[in-house]
Amino acid sequence: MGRSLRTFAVYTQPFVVKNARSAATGCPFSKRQRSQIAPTAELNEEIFANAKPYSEVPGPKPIPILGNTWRMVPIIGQFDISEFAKVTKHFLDKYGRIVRLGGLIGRPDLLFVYDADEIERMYRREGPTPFRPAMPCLVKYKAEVRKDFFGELPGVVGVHGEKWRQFRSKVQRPILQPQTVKKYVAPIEHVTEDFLKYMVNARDENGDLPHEFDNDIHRWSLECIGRVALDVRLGCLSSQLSSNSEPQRIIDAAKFALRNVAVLELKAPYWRYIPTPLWTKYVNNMNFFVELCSRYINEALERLKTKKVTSENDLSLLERVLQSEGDPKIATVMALDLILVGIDTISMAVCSILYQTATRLKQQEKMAEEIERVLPDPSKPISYSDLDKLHYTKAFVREVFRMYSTVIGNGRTLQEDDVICGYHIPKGVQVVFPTIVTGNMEQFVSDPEEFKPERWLKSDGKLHPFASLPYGFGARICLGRRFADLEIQILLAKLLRRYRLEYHFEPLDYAVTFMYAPDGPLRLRMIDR
Ligand code: HEM
Repeated sequence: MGRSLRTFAVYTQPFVVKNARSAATGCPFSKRQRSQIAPTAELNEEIFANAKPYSEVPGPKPIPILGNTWRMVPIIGQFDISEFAKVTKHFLDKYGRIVRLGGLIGRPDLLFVYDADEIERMYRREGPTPFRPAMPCLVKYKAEVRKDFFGELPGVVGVHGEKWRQFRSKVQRPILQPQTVKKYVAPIEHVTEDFLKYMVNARDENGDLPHEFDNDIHRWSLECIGRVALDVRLGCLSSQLSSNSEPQRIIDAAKFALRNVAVLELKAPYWRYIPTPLWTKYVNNMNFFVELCSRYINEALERLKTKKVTSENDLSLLERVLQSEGDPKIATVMALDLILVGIDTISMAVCSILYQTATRLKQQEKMAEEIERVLPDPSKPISYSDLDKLHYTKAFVREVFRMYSTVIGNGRTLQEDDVICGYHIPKGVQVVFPTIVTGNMEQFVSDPEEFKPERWLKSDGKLHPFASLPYGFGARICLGRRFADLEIQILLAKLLRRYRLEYHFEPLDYAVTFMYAPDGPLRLRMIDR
């Protein structure tokens, strides 16, 4: 494999999973019990005939009337949303490699699958329109509350079937083409330079960054996404942002949208039937985003009318979409989707990556040496090919994602009956792939408790390609992943080229708000090298 990154594709240690026990089925990973079905094999009648019934899938038993929803309600329930990552691990320990959580009010059963072979098989067999059961509240907002605006082109997030496929096919090429992403190296570098200037000024006399540094990371990521999706510098990094300034309102709105999805979805979802105060706030919040994106896209359209364009290469991502589709609504909805999922995900990932960098000094020095080798002159602009050479730095990030998966899991709603881990699972069930657990299971990763970026550079040891997939897989894979990687790499390269990060406070636990990230003030110390 040489030095390039292996290409497939918590400082608490709660998710190291050794020889997970199966209460109901004996050792779940004995050779005999691992998936007998090849990843791309068609299921035949015999396989269905030999499968055990769905009712026998182990899992917590629903209690009459309340179902299993009570387990998700903070305080009275057994499981707190912020503990969701621990709950998924608990399910594996208690019930084994497949767990059914049924009886949830207002939603289909959840089926947790902790077997990377089975996960691979499901991903590889999914049809042209995979169904990711995400954000029913966003679905309701797009399909019902603002049907007037979204109509037949509602975007990709919270959209399924043919409408999803049509929209994705319109925007996927420009967004994922390396040629497009390359054009954003300099703009993201400029944003990041401004962020570093801000950090340098914000340090106290010890070099410690402010308590609310996670908010500052949100400002950086918003500035990046504004540059990519709206073609503007939003001004989020200016030193004095008042609480009602537009950039701060955008940051607050993005945080609100993502954080409350888990609450709206996992607690009893009364908002489906009556407009609860939280739901009304959610709708107003989304309206704010729609108005914001429409305004900036109209401005971009006006600029494009007078821009001299000789080739496609002169166009930004947004201008390419505006020009090729001829419909500003598509660009607006694309921008909205990118912003909705592209701020908190990357901000939380960066909080986690910087915290791990600051607490793992040996590995930090290896990254710094590599960055210095590739960028001997720190004042020279970074190029795309420089970033290509940061093998160890990329492997460090990959290892953070494996051990502390920012997105705790992915999922698919079954569109036809399937046989999973020997059980007949009916169509409509929501299958959860708990990446946060599977990436830390001994059955799939050698020495999972060791933080070892090198595992991504050498091919020795076990590393199941489907155990840790930070960006998902297949036709629905993360649309922003190339931009996310670019932003993270540029930030690490600029930061570690000049500064050392340290952390001198109580160790932080990880918790789930919507993403999985260090819980508490991220007081990093930033020392000149
Ligand atoms: C480190 C940061 C990020 C992580 C870990 C992440 C992870 C994910 C995952 C797991 C999915 C589901 C994929 C699947 O179903 O197979 C997803 C979807 C998506 N992501 Fe990301 N993401 C990140 C950053 C971003 C950014 C920065 C953007 C926007 C610029 C973005 C835009 C999207 C969109 C639009 C989708 C929906 C794709 C679809 O359903 O067709 N993501 N992401």
